[in-house]
Amino acid sequence: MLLCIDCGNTNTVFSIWDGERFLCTLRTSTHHSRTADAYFTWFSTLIKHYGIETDITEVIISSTVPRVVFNLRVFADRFFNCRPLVVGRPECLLPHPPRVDAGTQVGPDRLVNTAAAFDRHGGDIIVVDFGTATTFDVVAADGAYVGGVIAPGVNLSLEALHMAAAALPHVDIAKPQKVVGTNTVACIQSGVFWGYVGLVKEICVRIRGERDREMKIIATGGLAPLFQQSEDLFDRFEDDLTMHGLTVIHAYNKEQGTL
Ligand SMILES: Nc1ncnc2c1ncn2[C@@H]1O[C@H](COP(=O)(O)OP(=O)(O)O)[C@@H](O)[C@H]1O
Ligand SMILES: CC(C)(COP(=O)(O)O)[C@@H](O)C(=O)NCCC(=O)O
Ligand SMILES: [K+]
Repeated sequence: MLLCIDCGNTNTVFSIWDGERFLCTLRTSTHHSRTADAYFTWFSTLIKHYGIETDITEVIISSTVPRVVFNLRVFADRFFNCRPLVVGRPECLLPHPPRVDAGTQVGPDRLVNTAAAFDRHGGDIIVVDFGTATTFDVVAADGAYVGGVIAPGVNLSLEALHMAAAALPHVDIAKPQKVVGTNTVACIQSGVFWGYVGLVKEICVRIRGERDREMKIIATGGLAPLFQQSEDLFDRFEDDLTMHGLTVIHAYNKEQGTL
C-alpha cells in the first residue's frame, strides 16, 4: 500500500491508497518540529481507531514546507522501512515537466495538482487551490504546468486585517447575506468573500484570454465549496485532487523504473 502525504503551509494530510481507493484521510497541522515518532504515534492511533488494516510499503511526499521533509523521511524509513519519493526532488520524475523560467522552483503541490488534473481531464485546465495561499495552476494541452497565479489565501487575508488593524476582530469566513455590511464582522466578510469571488472570476477570464482558448476550471482545497455554492466559478470541485496527483506521479515513477 502507498501512503500519500500532502504537506501544506497550514495542514498536513495523510491518505492510504490500496491501489484502487483511498482507505482513509487523516489531517494534522503542519509543524516542522514534529518528529518521526510523533507522526507515528498520531498516525497509528487513528488507524487503530478507524479499524483500518494497513500494510504500507511505499511513501510519496509533496511538501510546500521544505523543513518538514526531514522528519517525514525518517518516519517513512523507521516505520515502513522505505525511502519516500519526494515530489520536486530531481529523482522524482514528472509525467510532464513544467515549462517555467530557469531556476524557478514550482511548489510541489502545484506540480501534483497539474498531474492530477491532466490525468482526469486532459489539458487546458486551470486548477484553483484554496490553501494557505490561493493558487491558480495553468495546465497546457500537453499536460505541462506552464505557470499560474499566487494570491493570498482567504484565511490569510482575514488574519492580515486582524493583525494590522487594532479595531478589526478575528473573523471566520462565511458567505454574507448582503454586500453592504451593517456591522464590522459583516463588512469584513463581505470584503473578503465578494473580493475573492471577483478575484477568481477576473483571473480565470484573463488566463483564458491570454491563452486564447476555453479552459476547464477545477477547484480544490478546504474553502472551495464555500465559493462553489455561491456563484458559477468552477466547472468542478475535487476534494481529493492533490491526493490523486500523488498516486499518478508515484505510478509514473514505477512505470519508468526509478522505484
Ligand atoms: N473545511 C474547511 N472550512 C473552513 N476552513 C478550512 C477548511 N479546510 C481548510 N480550511 C482552512 O483553509 C486554509 C487552508 O487550509 P489547507 O487547504 O489545509 O491549506 P494548506 O494546503 O496550505 O495547508 C487554512 O486556514 C484552513 O484552516
Ligand atoms: C504557493 C504556495 C505557497 C502554496 O502553498 P500552500 O498554500 O498549499 O501551502 C506553494 O505552492 C509554494 O511555496 N510555491 C513556490 C513558488 C511557486 O510555486 O512558484
Ligand atoms: K495550495
